[in-house]
Amino acid sequence: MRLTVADLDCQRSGRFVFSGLSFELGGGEALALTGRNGAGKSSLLQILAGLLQPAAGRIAVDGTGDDLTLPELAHYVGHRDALKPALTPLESLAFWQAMLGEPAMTPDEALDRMSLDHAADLPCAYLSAGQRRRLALARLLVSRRPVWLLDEPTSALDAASQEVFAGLVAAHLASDGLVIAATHVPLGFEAARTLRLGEPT
Ligand SMILES: Nc1ncnc2c1ncn2[C@@H]1O[C@H](COP(=O)(O)OP(=O)(O)OP(=O)(O)O)[C@@H](O)[C@H]1O
Repeated sequence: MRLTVADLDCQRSGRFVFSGLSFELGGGEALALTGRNGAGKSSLLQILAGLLQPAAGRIAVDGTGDDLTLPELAHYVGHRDALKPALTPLESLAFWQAMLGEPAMTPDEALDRMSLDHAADLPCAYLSAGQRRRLALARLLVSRRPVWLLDEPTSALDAASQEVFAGLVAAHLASDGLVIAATHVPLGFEAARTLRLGEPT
């Protein structure tokens, strides 16, 4: 699998955030997106996830053996955790699995993996910031998607959870997955490349 991004321009409110952005990434590789606040890391992830239209440029995925688009091949975990306060973690993961398809772990297994089994039936409104983030990341485990687009994935995670997360990423890369993660801090896994936004590429 190969992701090619060529000459991508991003405009927000009529202002160029970045232009002429190009990179390639293969299966089994991770790309860390860095750069100052407002450089466009979240905007790039949203473009790749199909949530934001680029002003120009080309995004292509080859070698997947089907006609799925990048948004259909990707998990997107943004800044916000996208949890409904009244649903429980178990209900949330069951919803995501039904919506995203390609079932992998069961919701119970994913909660266990993220050490959230004790909170499985608690409304999400009661979860701590780190627990919410762990639940958002558990979404990666319930549906099999080869591309992970992650916006500051380790924010609010304690040291033990960061280690668990690094293990998940390592396993995903080992199975030929691809990870693009925006971050201001070391991610705890080896990124093949770093793309620093806000500077000439
Ligand atoms: N919905 C929006 N409408 C208009 N402009 C926006 C919108 N969202 C973001 N922007 C602008 O786009 C630019 C890039 O923002 P973005 O969130 O992509 O940066 P970032 O690199 O992720 O920043 P941070 O490190 O603070 O998370 C900023 O100038 C921001 O103000």
